[in-house]
Amino acid sequence: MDKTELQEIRRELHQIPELGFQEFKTQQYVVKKIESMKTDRVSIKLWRTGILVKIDGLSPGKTIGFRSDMDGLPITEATDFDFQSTHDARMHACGHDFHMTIALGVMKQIITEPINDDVVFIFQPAEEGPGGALPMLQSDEFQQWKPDCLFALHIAPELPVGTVSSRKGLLFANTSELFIDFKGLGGHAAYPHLTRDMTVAASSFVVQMQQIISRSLNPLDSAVITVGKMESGFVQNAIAETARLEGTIRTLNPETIGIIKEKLEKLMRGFEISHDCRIKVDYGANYYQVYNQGNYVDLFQKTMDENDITYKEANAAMTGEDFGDMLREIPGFMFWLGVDSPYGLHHAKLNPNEDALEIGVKSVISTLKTLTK
Ligand SMILES: CC(=O)N[C@@H](CCC[C@H](N)C(=O)O)C(=O)O
Repeated sequence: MDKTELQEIRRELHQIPELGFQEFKTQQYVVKKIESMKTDRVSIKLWRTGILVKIDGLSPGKTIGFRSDMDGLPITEATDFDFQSTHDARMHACGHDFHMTIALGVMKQIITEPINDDVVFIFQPAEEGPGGALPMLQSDEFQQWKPDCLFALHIAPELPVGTVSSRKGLLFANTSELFIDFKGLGGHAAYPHLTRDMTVAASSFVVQMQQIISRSLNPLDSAVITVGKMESGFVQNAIAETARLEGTIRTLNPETIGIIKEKLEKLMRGFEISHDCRIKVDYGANYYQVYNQGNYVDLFQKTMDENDITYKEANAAMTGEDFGDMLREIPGFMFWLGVDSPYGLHHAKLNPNEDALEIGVKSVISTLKTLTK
């Protein structure tokens, strides 16, 4: 697939971002592309809004998996692209349009020039939430074509085009979503003493929560609590009866998530007393860390060197990825692909350089060829 075709696919996908498990148009689009290159070596299965594609190898000894995620984010795009999202308040702000395009580009080449082993392409829904990797992994469809090893990539806005990056061991953090609902008593803005103001309670909770990181954890055990969304009240002159915080917890150590949750719940009980309110927490989706197997990273680095793609050693990051749940059961690794965007992941102006599409295809194909030897 040449650069123009890759660019066209990426732009078409960019225009139809959908949230987790709602990737209906995306699934239809990707299936149509696969159908257009299908031969009798290719089999397709659908799982919910995801897709599995198996390409028969020439003399298969094993199955190699390559996974790409499919969903977008509830973000209103603020780029000036002429191929902007056509869906209100939805954006491919995490590069999954790139990931799917690269998978299709690799697939086209593997169909025309099969490798020895079977290859399974996994188009996985709901990476941003509520998590598609684990239920997909557990599905009959996946288990029937379960790969012996697998890998995936993620775009990296801060890395130059032509560069890839990974590391042995921990690459991405453990995550837990965080939804906290406050219920007090609303009333007139002029009579705070007759109310229980949940804007004040929730604001104070956001600030206090940060002290769990600085005072309850070992300083050498890094963690993050971020509140990305806060809602309360209806109008400027009424006190809010309810408030809601939506956020996420990130830790480098799987056990630390439990410590944070325990402390959070103690803090909640204290706030219930001091603010005379009820507080409920829901932890939503939890992803296990992405832990790369060292031997695969060694092979990947060697393959990149042989293919004139610059390999850089990565640091562990506080980003999460439900691919960690797949790697927990199947050996493999994940790597970052440099796309040189002035704006980062989850930014409304994310602008990955499309020259990275060809590098992505080359890095995946050369890795498949190494793994099949
Ligand atoms: C690569 C990336 O950005 N992944 C997401 C995964 C989100 C998981 C979940 N919704 C959460 O926020 O905990 C990320 O935000 O790191």
